Amino acid sequence: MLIGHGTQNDFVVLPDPDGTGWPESRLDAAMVRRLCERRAGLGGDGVLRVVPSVHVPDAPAVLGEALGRCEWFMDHRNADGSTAEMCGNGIRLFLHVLVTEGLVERTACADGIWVGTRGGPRRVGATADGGYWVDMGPARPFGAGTAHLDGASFPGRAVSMGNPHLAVLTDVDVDTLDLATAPAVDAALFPDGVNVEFVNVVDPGRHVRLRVSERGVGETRSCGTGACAAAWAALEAAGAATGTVTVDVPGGRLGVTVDEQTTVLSGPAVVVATGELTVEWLRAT
Ligand SMILES: N[C@@H](CCC[C@H](N)C(=O)O)C(=O)O
Repeated sequence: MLIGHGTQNDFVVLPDPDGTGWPESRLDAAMVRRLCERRAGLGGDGVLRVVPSVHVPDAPAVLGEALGRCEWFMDHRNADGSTAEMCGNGIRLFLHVLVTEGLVERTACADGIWVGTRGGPRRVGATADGGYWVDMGPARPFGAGTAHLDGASFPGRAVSMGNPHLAVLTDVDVDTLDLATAPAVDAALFPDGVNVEFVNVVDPGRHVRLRVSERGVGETRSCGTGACAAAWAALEAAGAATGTVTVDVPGGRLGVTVDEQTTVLSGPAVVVATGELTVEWLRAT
């Protein structure tokens, strides 16, 4: 077991290289919630199981013909035990753990390796400065929505990065918002829930800062898919379809490059600790 983070979006990471350590019967929603609990558990915004795709029952359906090229699968769970299609910070940490655990050579990652996710295959690689990049695929806008928070309404753009986002560009200083409660949104537009980013533009089309309320978690210090959705919305607002946007989050800084085909997210990944769960904790309910 490891604890790690990407720009302070933190995860309990469970290496399961032969697919027998953490079967669904053991890693059910209740166990995920216990692991992510910050006082009686390890604490985290989610869990990442590092497992070969061949051991994941969902993998053939979500990867299709890409199953053969995705040796590893990022089995992501939110802190409330729900699954998500994609996690931009998590997948960088996922590759970092594959490297630090000796499961993949860092030198083999320069051009990226394919990793399976519930949102489909993603290519993720190492950068020369010790960080990681991931090809997130294109942002897919699907309408306009509104976030309601503390009696105020914030219009935004609904954007899919594999998972759903509402990217709200606002002149209200994001540091003044109370995100202790998730913003209310239109359930018809977001039937599976949504991650909501509140975004201040620092330099149009080039630099933003954001805070995020994540589906299945609450406010987090960073969201990689959210950074991509925010960058796309910031570029659109600046009248640009492509460009590179610096995204400052409470937990650090991410880079997002949008071109005609895709979106590339880059940023750090850190392993904080490795260890073992005690039998006493595992047996308790
Ligand atoms: N923090 C993640 C996104 C995790 C999933 C999200 N909460 C959802 O349910 O869609 C990221 O870095 O992208």
